[in-house]
Amino acid sequence: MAALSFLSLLLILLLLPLCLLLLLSLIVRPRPVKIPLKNRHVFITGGSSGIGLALAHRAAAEGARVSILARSPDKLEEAKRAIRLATGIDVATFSADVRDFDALRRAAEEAGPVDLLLVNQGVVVAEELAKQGLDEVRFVIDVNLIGGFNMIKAFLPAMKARTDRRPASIALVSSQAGQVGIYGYTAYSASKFGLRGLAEALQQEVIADDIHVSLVFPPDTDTPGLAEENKRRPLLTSVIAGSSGAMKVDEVAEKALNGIKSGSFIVPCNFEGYLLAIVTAGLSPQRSYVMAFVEVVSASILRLTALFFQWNWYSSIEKWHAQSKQQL
Ligand SMILES: NC(=O)C1=CN([C@@H]2O[C@H](COP(=O)(O)OP(=O)(O)OC[C@H]3O[C@@H](n4cnc5c(N)ncnc54)[C@H](OP(=O)(O)O)[C@@H]3O)[C@@H](O)[C@H]2O)C=CC1
Ligand SMILES: CCCCCCCCCCCCCCCC(=O)[C@@H](N)CO
Repeated sequence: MAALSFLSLLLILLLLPLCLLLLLSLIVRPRPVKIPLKNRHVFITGGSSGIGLALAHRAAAEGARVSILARSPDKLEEAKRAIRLATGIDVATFSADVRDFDALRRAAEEAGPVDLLLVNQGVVVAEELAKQGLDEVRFVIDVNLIGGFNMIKAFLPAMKARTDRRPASIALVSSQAGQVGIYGYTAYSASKFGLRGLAEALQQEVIADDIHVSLVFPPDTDTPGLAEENKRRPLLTSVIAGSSGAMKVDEVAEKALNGIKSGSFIVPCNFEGYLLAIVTAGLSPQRSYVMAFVEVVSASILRLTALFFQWNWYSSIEKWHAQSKQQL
């Protein structure tokens, strides 16, 4: 009798997760998709430096036709030369500011239809809002968020009308600071959270055109942009951002492109990124029933983990304030 009930308990314990997996495999939306890159047109903003440049290298090496856009013509030329040296492939360059919609429209016309639009440009000025000027807040939001709108508005019409009817993609490079607000990042986090709202809504609008949206969430990444940021970044910003391991730019580019090719809506880049993706899943679309299963099963334990992180961060903030009072 005892053996029988033990067996039936075991069966139920096995059956329940299997039923959940089966259910999730039936309901996850949008449906899974693959985005091929070979011989397709990949257009990367901020492609002359850091993550964008690494993405351009990798896309070219995978046999895509690559275009890069940024402001400085010199940096664009330098990037073009470096990619030619490494891969033998010539990328097309476009010098424009993402805040200038007319310039983007001209670039879109010249570039022709794009299969993967990678909105990667970004700026950050890390500082407490009380100290920061509104001009800097506007600058960060204009480049990171409105720049994203401008790019999509300029390139979407030709993407929708493309003759290559294979699945296409719009990928936005956010940041882990676009999943959780961080000290010193009021403007930056707002701009990157904003991209998520844009992406969730846009995915519903372009699914019928077989266009698939991805959001990439890197942690601190070793780039010229981060070196510049570090000159002024508040200590607390660095301490809290240090909760997630720093990454090399090539690793981020690899994770990002793999996530985009597999059609993932949320693309984490490291282990902490997976935890963040699960704990902030909310009402985001999810194509993978396996990830959906992990989200459903681990929701409460990860929420508890998140509360411990906040506890730790607020302890650092309190300690920092206590120390700076002592020094007065
Ligand atoms: N490095 C990091 O720690 C992390 C970065 N990210 C995000 O990844 C993206 C890339 O960052 P990273 O590689 O560090 O940045 P970099 O500063 O190294 O490069 C930024 C690129 O964007 C271009 N750019 C900047 N402003 C504009 C503009 N107004 N119009 C057009 N192009 C512009 C730059 O060229 P130019 O100046 O010539 O215009 C350059 O090509 C950003 O969105 C950033 O927020 C996310 C998480 C972590
Ligand atoms: C469930 C528990 C989750 C645990 C993980 C929490 C880790 C959060 C760390 C956030 C790091 C943000 C770095 C942003 C860097 C950036 O965007 C700038 N450097 C841009 O230049």
